[in-house]
Amino acid sequence: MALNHRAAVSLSRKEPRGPRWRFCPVLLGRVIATFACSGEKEVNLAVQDAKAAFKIWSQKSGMERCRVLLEAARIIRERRDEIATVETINNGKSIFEARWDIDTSWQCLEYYAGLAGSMAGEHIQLPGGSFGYTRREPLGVCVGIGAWNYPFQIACWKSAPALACGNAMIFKPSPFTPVSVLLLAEIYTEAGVPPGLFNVVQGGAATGQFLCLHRDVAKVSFTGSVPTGSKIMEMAAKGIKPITLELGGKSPLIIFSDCDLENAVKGALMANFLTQGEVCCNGTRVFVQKEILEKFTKEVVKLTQGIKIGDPLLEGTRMGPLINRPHLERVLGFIKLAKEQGAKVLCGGDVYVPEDPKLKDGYYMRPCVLTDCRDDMTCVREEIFGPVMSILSFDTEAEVLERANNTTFGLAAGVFTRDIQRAHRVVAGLQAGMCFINNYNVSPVELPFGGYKKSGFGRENGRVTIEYYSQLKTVCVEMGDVESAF
Ligand SMILES: NC(=O)C1=CN([C@@H]2O[C@H](COP(=O)(O)OP(=O)(O)OC[C@H]3O[C@@H](n4cnc5c(N)ncnc54)[C@H](O)[C@@H]3O)[C@@H](O)[C@H]2O)C=CC1
Repeated sequence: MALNHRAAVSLSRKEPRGPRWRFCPVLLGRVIATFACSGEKEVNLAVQDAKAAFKIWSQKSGMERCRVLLEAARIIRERRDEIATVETINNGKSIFEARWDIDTSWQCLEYYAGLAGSMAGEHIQLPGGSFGYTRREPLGVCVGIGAWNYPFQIACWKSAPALACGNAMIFKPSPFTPVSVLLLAEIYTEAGVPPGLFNVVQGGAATGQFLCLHRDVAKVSFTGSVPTGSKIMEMAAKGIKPITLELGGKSPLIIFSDCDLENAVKGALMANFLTQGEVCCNGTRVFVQKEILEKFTKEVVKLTQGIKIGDPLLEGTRMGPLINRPHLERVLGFIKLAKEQGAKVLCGGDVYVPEDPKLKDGYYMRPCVLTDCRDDMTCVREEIFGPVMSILSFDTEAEVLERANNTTFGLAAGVFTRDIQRAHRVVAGLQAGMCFINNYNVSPVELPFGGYKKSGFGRENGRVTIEYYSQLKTVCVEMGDVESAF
């Protein structure tokens, strides 16, 4: 694998012909790595190893697990720049942003390391000196299935709580970004997890299905699209397995006229253009109160036009190429349709050809701001998963709340206002799992993250996620004689 190329990684997309099809991340036509796809046999082996490792790991105390996770976090911190470089080549996002991803990754490991030692049940006094107690126990072999937009971070956000609770995890990255998670496996091993406790299998839908349907898999945590999430749910239903679903979104960002305009403009860019707009919780429906629509739009366009696109490994770059050509064409298709439906392109929305001849075949586009949007337009209703912001105007709080909630998704939402009462009133009314007041797309690992409605269920990060990777055993202890009915 050559890691020193300076451009995007994508995949030569061949349909799998059997469990041994090979997939190759391609760097502007040059293959940087090939992986054999894991079939049923490899999945069985991974589960077998994970079960053996689980026996050892689950017997360790929380403090022992804490020490291993802290060591893994330390190694990630130490190798931050190297991992970020691999992630940039893996996904195409700028190195500047990839470093943020690596930071929220080791922070996640540190956070759950901190919780591992304090996981405990409770003691409940019963009549006559009898009592009960609860034990918080791991589930067993968990499966993580990831999307391609945050490959390393997703693997950490799933494995850290899983391992902290005493589980094993088999992780399957997206076949578009198979590389960086291997570094995580290497790091966990170096930090001292038993062999097989965190294992990576490579492949697409077929491999994912083998994992989900495996009888010895206790839980599946999935990040990806709604249609795949629905299939995962069906498969999990067959085995009565608990699942966590982190799915797509079409989130609203509401800008009231009393906001701090400079922050609101910065917030709108953060809400739309990180990772080339390929972010599930992006606030792509930007509702702006009429009084400031013109001023806000002018500032947004100015900043958007200033975003430096190009070689994602260069320090100054803030936007790299999209994940692959079919996705680029899909995003451009949304913009074409938006124009046909009456939206106006204020900037971008077209293919960008960098000056550097090495990058000329990259999947670059200019970030796009659309105005004159209506709620019924496709660009306002469907997840585009690209750098496309749709601006809509509104008059009143009641009106915007109703329009913001008029979607089948419910992942995130944001509000910019200086009115503290309005801010809390509006977020209380928003049907979204992750709400931001006066900021957008920050991800402190202490806060639970996850969706309402079709954006999924279960949570990642925060204390609550312990409940999604453990189960409660109740023990009832009789201190007297059995009072029998017979
Ligand atoms: N809520 C969240 O935290 C996030 C959600 N997403 C969502 O993910 C989507 C984009 O990611 P994609 O990788 O294109 O999604 P996808 O649903 O196509 O694939 C996601 C993963 O599922 C696997 N997969 C596909 N079919 C499967 C099947 N039948 N059984 C088991 N596994 C299967 C894929 O190989 C990949 O690893 C967007 O809709 C985005 O909103 C992305 C990142 C974060």
